Amino acid sequence: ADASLKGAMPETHDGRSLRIGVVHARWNRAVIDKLVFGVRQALHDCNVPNDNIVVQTVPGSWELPGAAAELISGSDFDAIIAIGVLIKGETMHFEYIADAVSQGLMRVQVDKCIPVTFGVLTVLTEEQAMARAGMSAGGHNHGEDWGFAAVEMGLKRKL
Ligand SMILES: O=c1[nH]c(NC[C@H](O)[C@H](O)[C@H](O)CO)c([N+](=O)[O-])c(=O)[nH]1
Repeated sequence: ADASLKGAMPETHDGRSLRIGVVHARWNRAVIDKLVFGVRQALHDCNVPNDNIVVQTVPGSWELPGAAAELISGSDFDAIIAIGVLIKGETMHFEYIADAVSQGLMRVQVDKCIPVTFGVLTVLTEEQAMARAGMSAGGHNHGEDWGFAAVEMGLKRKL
């Protein structure tokens, strides 16, 4: 929906020199895999070499902040992309995880001074999740946006 006001127009940058870490949860795996595909497409469009993309999986979104911090302290990345799909159930579980994970990823980004792209879908229905992974008509794969954002922020760090 290009006509909509939302979304940052993605910019392709030359990501040849970048090392990108991707950490993704395994809950709601079919949507996760599509989002990861979208991330890879954008990184490819920015010429990030495949060997410079390290992908790690964790059980669920709750584990993303710790895994992102672990990735950063273990190796030098220019940016991290954290991917998860949180779908509201009938309890407050969703709210607690969504809040903790977003605060946690922001804290890692600021404390470690490494860009951590927020790739966690927090949706109310499976249909909303599928639309945001480009799995339904008129949908858009937000994974692409996250890939472009990570390259842009990774390059800014190298300035
Ligand atoms: O990534 C998700 N993890 C979820 N829970 C698991 C959580 O992230 C942890 O992996 C688990 O609590 C163990 O720490 C979800 N729900 O519970 O609904 C969900 O929708 N998505």
